[in-house]
Amino acid sequence: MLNKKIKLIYNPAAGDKSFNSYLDLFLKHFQAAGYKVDIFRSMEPGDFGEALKDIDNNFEAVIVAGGDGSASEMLDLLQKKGIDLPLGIIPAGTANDFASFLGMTQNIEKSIKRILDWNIREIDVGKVNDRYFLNVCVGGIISQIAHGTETDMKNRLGKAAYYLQGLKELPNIKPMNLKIECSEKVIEGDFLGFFVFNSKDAGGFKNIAKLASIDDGLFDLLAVKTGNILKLSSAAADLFNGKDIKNDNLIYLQDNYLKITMLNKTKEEHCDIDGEKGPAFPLEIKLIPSAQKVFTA
Ligand SMILES: Nc1ncnc2c1ncn2[C@@H]1O[C@H](COP(=O)(O)OP(=O)(O)OP(=O)(O)O)[C@@H](O)[C@H]1O
Repeated sequence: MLNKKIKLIYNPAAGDKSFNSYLDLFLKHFQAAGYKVDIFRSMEPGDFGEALKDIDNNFEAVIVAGGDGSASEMLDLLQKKGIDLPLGIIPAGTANDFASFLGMTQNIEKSIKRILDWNIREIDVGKVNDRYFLNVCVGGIISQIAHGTETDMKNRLGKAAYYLQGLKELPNIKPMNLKIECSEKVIEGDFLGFFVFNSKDAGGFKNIAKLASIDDGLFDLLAVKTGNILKLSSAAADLFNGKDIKNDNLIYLQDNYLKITMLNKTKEEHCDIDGEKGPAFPLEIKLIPSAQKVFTA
């Protein structure tokens, strides 16, 4: 008898748009394990909330099939609605940073089976202004690259799309004059951009934030000051290759609270969270410890 219930929410537009072809496989494995699957297909961006309207005590988990944007949107909704259910992420997007960080694989069937192993872990989540995030909050050149990359190009070229867009954006880099307030100090200066990590990975790269841990109660801030572009690009190469970085223009610190104000703002500037457009500056970024249960490998 199917006496346990789970909710599956899928984004048909994520990644190569192929998750719909795995629905039968998903039902096969979950039903065999005794779960009734309640399925919601998102019809347009922003309608995931509709899927959670009938969540009651009979549900044991919420599983989202999509990329980092979909996972992040689900997390935001679960937190805001106070739904204390474990979140499973089937990596059906382009970068899938967070799902891979949790040990899911691009092989959808393996990921389904990994969720059914029911390993659940409590993780920290970030909140920037009124929006929760899972993985990373970024500003500056990095978010210009993410926003400037067209969805179609992302879907066709995957990670390569970001590099191509990055090259296109280089001549347009406009430094940001930032005030970064954390628990113990205030830093002011001209920056190209910053990352506030909750986990270690971003943009398809592994281990950028070496010291970051998803349950240490701390963010890892990596901020890039303006400086000699050659030195910075060699530091960036080291960073993306997972090596240690030694460069006066890079700031790395850990904290559970950050306020980032853009002092030279001429128009509304937004950050980027988990690969999608996030709130506008100034940003108040708080860490909420052990706030979300997630499925891990
Ligand atoms: N039915 C839909 N049609 C079009 N877009 C949708 C639909 N449902 C959700 N979306 C939007 O799709 C966008 C991209 O989704 P998502 O981030 O999950 O995939 P991705 O960009 O391919 O992967 P990643 O973020 O891992 O690189 C999100 O902004 C989301 O709001």
